[in-house]
Amino acid sequence: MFLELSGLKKSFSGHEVIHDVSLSVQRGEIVCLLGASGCGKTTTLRLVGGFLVPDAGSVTLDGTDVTRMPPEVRPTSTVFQSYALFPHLTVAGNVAYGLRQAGVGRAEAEERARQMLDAVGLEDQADAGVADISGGQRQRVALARSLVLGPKVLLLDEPFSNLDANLRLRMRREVRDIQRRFGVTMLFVTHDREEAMAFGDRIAVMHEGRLVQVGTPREVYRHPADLYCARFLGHVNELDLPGGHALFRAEDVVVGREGGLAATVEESVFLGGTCELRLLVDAPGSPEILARVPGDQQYARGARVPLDIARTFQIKGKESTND
Ligand SMILES: Nc1ncnc2c1ncn2[C@@H]1O[C@H](COP(=O)(O)OP(=O)(O)OP(=O)(O)O)[C@@H](O)[C@H]1O
Repeated sequence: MFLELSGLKKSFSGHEVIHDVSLSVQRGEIVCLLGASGCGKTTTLRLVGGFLVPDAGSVTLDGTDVTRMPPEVRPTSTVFQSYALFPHLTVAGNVAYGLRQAGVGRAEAEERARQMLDAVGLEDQADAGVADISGGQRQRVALARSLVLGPKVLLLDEPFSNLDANLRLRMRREVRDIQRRFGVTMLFVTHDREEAMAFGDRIAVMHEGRLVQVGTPREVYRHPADLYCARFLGHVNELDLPGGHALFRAEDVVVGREGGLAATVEESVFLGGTCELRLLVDAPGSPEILARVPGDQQYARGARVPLDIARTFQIKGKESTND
């Protein structure tokens, strides 16, 4: 495997925060480390980038054990959440900086910096100060600065978290394009499930210092390893049906289709393309479920609706039906 994390452990002040993390990443693949705040994503990324040394385990990259190799000589490059650009340098100066540090001559460093700025669509901003460009442009400078070094693995720590929603979407697309063009392998940290699903070839779900599931976005969404993963990836409805206890997603509820169930609409939230309905099901205890229906399907509060459950999913140790 191109990048191999094997049995990584890390403690701070005697408290272990990374417990036996192993992960294999293929060349050219994007793997998203997804998990709640404090679960150990950044620490894992820092172990791969060489900013931390593990207490146990190893990191192997393209056949070389890099576990104890310092970050500046490791064939990885990190894009930090803060971008960490040099405010006193121009855009091109920021991109050329790492090359100069690596011993590349001034003229060649400038040339390569300009080519990379071209690749990320910033050729017109090469001579601007980094304080004079937008957040999205700064993000691209940070990427260009990392990519120009030709890393074998690019490590990204919540790189879009300082951008507004529209820009996040655009940057996601742009970074995926850049990734395809350069074929660079990426390990991407995020706590945003949609971002992980949109961006990752595979998602590694992390919980309290452990990897609980690694799979394609579809696998982790439709076949979660446990209830934690299921809930982290999206809403989970639970209902006791005649066949047993069923787990299903909001979009699995077909509102208005006869399926042996009925409910009362408690709340309807219009979200544009879709509408989220909070429903009280006619069953012992009046369980509440969430349904996601097309946005043009309108229901008043208190409306009575028939329901069908199109599909359910199973989790180890939990009984389910119909899947
Ligand atoms: N240098 C450090 N010294 C002591 N504890 C640390 C250090 N770095 C991280 N931790 C602790 O390790 C745990 C994991 O932190 P980490 O930053 O890896 O989580 P995270 O999943 O990246 O969270 P976030 O999304 O909030 O950045 C947390 O409990 C954190 O407080």
